[in-house]
Amino acid sequence: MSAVTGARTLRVGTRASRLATTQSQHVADLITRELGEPTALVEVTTEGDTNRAPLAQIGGTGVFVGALREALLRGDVDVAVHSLKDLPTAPADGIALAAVPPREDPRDAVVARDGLTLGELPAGSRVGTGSPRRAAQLAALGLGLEVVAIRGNVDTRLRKVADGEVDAVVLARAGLARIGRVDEVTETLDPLQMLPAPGQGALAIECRADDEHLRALLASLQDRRARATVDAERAVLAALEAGCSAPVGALAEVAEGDDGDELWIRAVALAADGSVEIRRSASGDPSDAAGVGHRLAGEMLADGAAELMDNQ
Ligand SMILES: NCc1[nH]cc(CCC(=O)O)c1CC(=O)O
Repeated sequence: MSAVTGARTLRVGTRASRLATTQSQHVADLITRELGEPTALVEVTTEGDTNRAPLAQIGGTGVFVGALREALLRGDVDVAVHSLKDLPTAPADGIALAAVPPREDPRDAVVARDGLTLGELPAGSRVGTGSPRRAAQLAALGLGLEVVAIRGNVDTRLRKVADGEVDAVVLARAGLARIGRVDEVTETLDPLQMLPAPGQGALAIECRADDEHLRALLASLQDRRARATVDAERAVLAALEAGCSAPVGALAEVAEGDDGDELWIRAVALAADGSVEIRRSASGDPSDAAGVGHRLAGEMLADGAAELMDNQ
């Protein structure tokens, strides 16, 4: 039981990487500060951490999520923290998305040798990414860059630039900020050039669906606008029936208007080589965020988005 009903330390499950433990500690601190509950981090090893095969072969980024959810369902931990963009769009049995806290900068960032921007890198430069979405958008820029497939945690990927294995890498700015390395960013990419992954920069706080007391408690950590943006972005992904590693980017914002808040969303689906893209935007009521995303995806499908992605 929690401190409200009796003293219990809330066990917060986390992956062991530096990014994951930093994010999880951030949420644990929020729980303690905002809700007055004592917390402790519990590390859970996932297949994505131990198996170096390409993610697509071992089940996509969902492999990072599955082990944490199993630990929740077994009762080994009470709360699980994920990068929201790593969550599969399908709901998981017995698991509740209790809250989305305030979101970090969702944009992608470049870390290049010698402080260069993408446009300053000479044609033929090697740019590392493991993401089909980033690879396709890099190709679509038409800069003649060579995309090199890389994997590994954020520190590993940055080391490949320092070692000269690649000239640059593209990463989530939020991840760099969270581990204290955002000063190494040489360019933050405008979403006009590189639309981020749905949910990028946001965290997901999950608990067991039947843990109603805890659900109600955690709900107060939610940032309503952040939740609306990620709901809209993930609805696009779900409606396109695209997985988390599909070449799909989406970014929503909630703008304050005279008649209340308005939600804006833009999205892109690309051929793997960036040679064709379908780009659309829409707006609507933030209380209908998923509906706005769903309708946007419908227009993209009418434009041929499914055929584009079938050709992967
Ligand atoms: N795919 C791995 C992953 N999952 C979440 C982040 C960064 C943090 C975030 O996007 O919220 C990263 C690293 C990256 O894409 O550079």
